[in-house]
Formats: sequence, structure tokens, C-alpha cells
Amino acid sequence: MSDKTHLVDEITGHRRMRRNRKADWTRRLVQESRLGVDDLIWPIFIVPGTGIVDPIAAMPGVNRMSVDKAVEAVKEAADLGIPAIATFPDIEMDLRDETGSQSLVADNLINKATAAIKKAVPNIGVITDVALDPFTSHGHDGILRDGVIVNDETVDQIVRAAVMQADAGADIIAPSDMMDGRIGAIRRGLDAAGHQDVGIMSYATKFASGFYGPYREAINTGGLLKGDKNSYYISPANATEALRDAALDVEEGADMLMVKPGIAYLDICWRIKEAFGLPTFAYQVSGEYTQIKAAAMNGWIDGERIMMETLLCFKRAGCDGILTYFAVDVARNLAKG
Ligand SMILES: NCC(=O)CCC(=O)O
Repeated sequence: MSDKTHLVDEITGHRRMRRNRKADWTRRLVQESRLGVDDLIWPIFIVPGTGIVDPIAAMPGVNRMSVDKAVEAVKEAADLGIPAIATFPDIEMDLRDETGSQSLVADNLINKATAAIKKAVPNIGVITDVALDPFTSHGHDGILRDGVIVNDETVDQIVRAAVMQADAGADIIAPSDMMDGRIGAIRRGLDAAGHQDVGIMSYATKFASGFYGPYREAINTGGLLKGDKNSYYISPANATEALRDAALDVEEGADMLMVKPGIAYLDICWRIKEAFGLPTFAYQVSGEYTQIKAAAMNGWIDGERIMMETLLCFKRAGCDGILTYFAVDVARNLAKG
């Protein structure tokens, strides 16, 4: 033992945090949060046609897939142990209209995809969104009348769309539109149609964010969108309001809650988990994905490391899982050990 007394000894005394960090085995032993394949939900983009795997320029490594190709990809995801996927359609422009009427076509693209995926890969969970934005000619999540997104009429429509999605085999309905009262209305609609076992994952706190840019390219709504979504999404400045919004969704019967975007909103994840104790998910959205990809492609960061780090941070912030475009890469990574 050294007989020299260092200045720091007086400060640390017997308290030395580094003892638990000294070796790989101690670090593993004291690790508080872990990321596993069971934490992953994989969002995928569906396009009409067959045999299509179309790269999305603003999301390197992510493709739009026709239903047949999506089925193949989902099989691979299931083999890797990913528990669930979330589907988003990029439909033909001439099928988009003022009210998003395609959302009410029983065999529309999203419902076709659900049926095909559930038939080929019955053990993977299929989560479908009921927001109207992929179906409207103006890119808004609801029905637009005289420059206003009309709440109650939109809710009536998304309830009908949700029932059709459940009829097609969706396991969880995930409304991302942020209309008031939608969770309770969807719950009643699903129950009345005999879909008591279909769950609801509420996009409880969806913030008006610039991080959604690449997603809008993926489903081709970016060029359509007139104005902004500030009259229905939550301001990034407001946490108390977000908690109130989530509380309403819990009261109305949400089974699971989601925070979106993710990494800039970890305080919301933590507070929501603490407040309600419901299964809580974060959506690592397109802009978050693209930031990591772009920097990694330029050699400025270690993309794989930051992919794993950001996802682990969601777990530390109290999330039970993460919707992430990295899901398959992460599952492969975890399988390597
Ligand atoms: N309703 C789903 C989304 O809005 C996703 C947003 C994103 O990934 O940027």
C-alpha cells in the first residue's frame, strides 16, 4: 500500500465509485438497465405493388416495401425475436382526398398488409396507426374544414377505420392523430365490434416536432402538408400539458402509452412511467434515426455504438420498449452477443 497521502484522499475517504466499474464483470453485475430484443417494435413502410423494395433517400437503410416483400422482412424480424411491428402506408396520390376516405376501405393497403402478415407470421404483433395523414390530400391527421382540423368528425372516422384494422387482424391500434376523446371512442368502437382483445397503444404525448421530416418523405406527405400541426400536437415546451393529455388517455382506456419523439423527450418518458405505471414506449422517430445514420455515414460518430446507447437510454428513462427503425440491426447486434 502506498504511504503517500494524496489530496483526493480527504475528499473520497472510503467512497470510491470506480470500484464497481473496475472490470467487465463488476460492470455487468451492477448494470441497471438492459436492452433486449423484447424491447423492440419495428416500424415499416408499405407501398402498393409486388416485388418492391424502394430505399427512402432521407432514411438510409430503410425501405418502402410492397406487401409480399414486407411479409418476407417481417418473417426475418420474427426469427430474430422482435415481438411486434408497426405499419405505415404510402398510398397512391390519386387515392388521397380531403377526408382521407381510403382509411375506410376495408381492403386498403394497410389492411391488406396486416392480413398478409398475420397469415404468414401469426406470432408477431401487428400495430396499426389510425391517423388520417397517409390518406389525406393535405397531409393532416384529421378532416380539414375551412382551415380547421375538425375533432369529433375525425374521431368518428378513425373509430370506423380502427374497427376495419382490427377486422383485418391488427393486434393493437395506435392512434397518432392527437384528437381529443379518441381513445375512449376507439375502445367503445372496438368493444362493440367484438374486438375486446384488441389493445390500444396511445400516442399519448405526440409533440409538434421537426424530427418527423424524413417520415413525411417516406409516406410522401411532406409536399402536401399545408400549414403545421400545432393545433393538435403538443408544444415541445409543455410537460404538464403532456401529462394531462396522457392522464385522459389512461382514463379513456389506453393499454399502453407512447412518447414521441424520443430522445429529446426522456423527461416525459420518465414522468409518464412514474405517474401511470402503464407499459410505456418511446418512438425513436425518423429524424432521430437519420441524424445518427448521417453522422455515421460521414465517419463523424460510431453509428452502431450510438444506436445501442440511445436505445439503452430509453430503458433507463423508464421505457418498456422502443419503436425504432434500427430494430432489425439491433436484434442482429444483440444476437451476436
Ligand atoms: N405516425 C407515425 C409517425 O408520425 C412517425 C414519425 C417519424 O418516424 O418521424
